[in-house]
Amino acid sequence: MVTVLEEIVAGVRADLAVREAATPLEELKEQAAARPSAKNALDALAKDDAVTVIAEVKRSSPSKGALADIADPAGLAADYEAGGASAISVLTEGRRFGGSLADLDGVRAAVDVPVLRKDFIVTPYQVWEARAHGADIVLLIVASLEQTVLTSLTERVHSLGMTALVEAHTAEEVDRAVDAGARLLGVNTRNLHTLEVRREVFAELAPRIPDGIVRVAESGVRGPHDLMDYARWGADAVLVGEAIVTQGDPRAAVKDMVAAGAHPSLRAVRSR
Ligand SMILES: O=P(O)(O)OC[C@@H](O)[C@@H](O)c1c[nH]c2ccccc12
Repeated sequence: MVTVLEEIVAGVRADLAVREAATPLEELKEQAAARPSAKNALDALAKDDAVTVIAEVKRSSPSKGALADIADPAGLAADYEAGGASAISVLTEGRRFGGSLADLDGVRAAVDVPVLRKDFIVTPYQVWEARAHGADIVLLIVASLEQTVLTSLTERVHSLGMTALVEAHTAEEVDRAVDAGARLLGVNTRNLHTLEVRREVFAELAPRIPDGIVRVAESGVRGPHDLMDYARWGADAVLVGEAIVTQGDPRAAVKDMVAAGAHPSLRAVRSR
């Protein structure tokens, strides 16, 4: 049976072939070299006294369809930054998530915090592309990559000065992410097959992540309460999409989450 992930990756590969034909890798490398160096994502996301927020620019998703009509992704990202987000995630996948590299360009120009390229990365070309468009963090999804490819893509991301956010869904995938050299490890609590969120997956898997690796809880944060659950279970950062793009006032929504992440009651229960 073809999974949702496989179906998305097939579309990503088809779109990638078009871009590869238009822009040779050598040209991308020149564009990447002309960029200021990538920002340090680990410093931005791992705070001793707070759980940080990665706020996502997300128009639609395979599970929910259209979420928000985002005409000005750069303005939205500036609002997220003003609300206190420590990093901005930008979906660049077009077919299912409605994103684009133009969104990444706009956001990069609008904010100072690290920017994550959120896509289905399967080749080094896309990693160069991320850097050429100013990304500081690149998502790598363990479930869609063979181990040797995962390891070499993680090394490629790090060698370009960026940080890989290596995403796992299961215990086995957490171990593979660690083996691949992840320094920033995301547990996505959305099941890839059913697309349903079960937040407790983070509580189950976080203890497997060795100390020193920054832990990100991804998906299913409906508000400050869910962020605090993830924090108690050991998250250093949370990644939030739907709950903030569907808010009338995204800056205020981010601000509430950031405040929850800095809540004094969390200090006693967080280990780092
Ligand atoms: O909208 P939510 O439930 O806050 O989830 C955000 C984020 O976790 C989700 O967009 C995501 C996590 N991993 C991904 C991989 C590809 C595309 C999207 C994602």
